[in-house]
Amino acid sequence: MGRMLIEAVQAADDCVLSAALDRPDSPALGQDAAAFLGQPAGVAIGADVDAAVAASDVLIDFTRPEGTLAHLAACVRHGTAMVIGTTGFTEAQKTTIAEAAQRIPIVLAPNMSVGVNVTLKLLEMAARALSTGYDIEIVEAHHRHKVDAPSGTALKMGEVIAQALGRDLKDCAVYERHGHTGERDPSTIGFATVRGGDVVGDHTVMFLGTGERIEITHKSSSRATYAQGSLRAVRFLAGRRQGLFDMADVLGLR
Ligand SMILES: NC(=O)C1=CN([C@@H]2O[C@H](COP(=O)(O)OP(=O)(O)OC[C@H]3O[C@@H](n4cnc5c(N)ncnc54)[C@H](OP(=O)(O)O)[C@@H]3O)[C@@H](O)[C@H]2O)C=CC1
Ligand SMILES: O=C(O)C1=N[C@H](C(=O)O)C[C@H](O)C1
Repeated sequence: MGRMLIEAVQAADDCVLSAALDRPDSPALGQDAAAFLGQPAGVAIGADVDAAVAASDVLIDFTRPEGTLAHLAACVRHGTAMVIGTTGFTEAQKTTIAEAAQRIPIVLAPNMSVGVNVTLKLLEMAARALSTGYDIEIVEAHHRHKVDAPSGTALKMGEVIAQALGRDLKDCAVYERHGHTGERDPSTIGFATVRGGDVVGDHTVMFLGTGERIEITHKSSSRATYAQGSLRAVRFLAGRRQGLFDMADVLGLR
């Protein structure tokens, strides 16, 4: 995602690449951040988080939860806004982000694409209309390099559906089935994960009734949509002083 974001920033006429961060042990340190585009940005990839954050209005973070939290602390120190696309946070880490949002403005979303965020609205409507007699299963597929499961998007879909049904996902999610599972509990929301190849990101929610089933699917075919969504989030944050937002706020889908 780092490369997709740099490419999107370089192509945008209202954004400037002010810094690019990688791990302190990265072999990329010192290289021009846009060298891979064949058009240098004049910004070297670095590992000095405080210097990068101090030089920026917004930090876009697509790393790992522990990286995000280190970046978050620096953003709070410098009053820099954040767009967080990283997934796989624990509840405690989400609370830390929410607390930081009392001091800086943050857009936190497991999926920055317009299509997924519209799909979340469709799921809310479907869940309400199909609240009885339909079993709900969420299936997601991603590339072989993805490290968290289920995807942040699948979990968000589960949360939106559970909320529409007056349930708490923590109480009704089923993440594994193996061996003698017994019959399906109708109050549960099941998750299944596929990992392999270069799948950008597929999510299907099934509402399985008697004599019919409804499937709502979103398929990403390019990671550029996530980068473009991230820039929309950056523009949304301009002029805001604090608050925790998601892509529904950015896209006006509330
Ligand atoms: N919200 C959205 O729309 C999307 C979210 N994502 C999420 O974004 C995250 C990143 O995905 P992706 O770009 O594919 O992953 P990559 O592994 O390709 O990139 C992550 C980058 O973060 C670096 N990194 C890892 N840990 C740390 C750390 N502790 N501090 C600083 N940097 C760190 C990695 O360095 P190194 O390689 O050295 O480990 C790597 O350069 C994932 O959580 C993914 O689920 C992805 C796509 C869309
Ligand atoms: O790691 C990815 O690739 C993706 N991660 C996000 C997620 O966990 O939902 C968003 C998208 O599906 C791609």
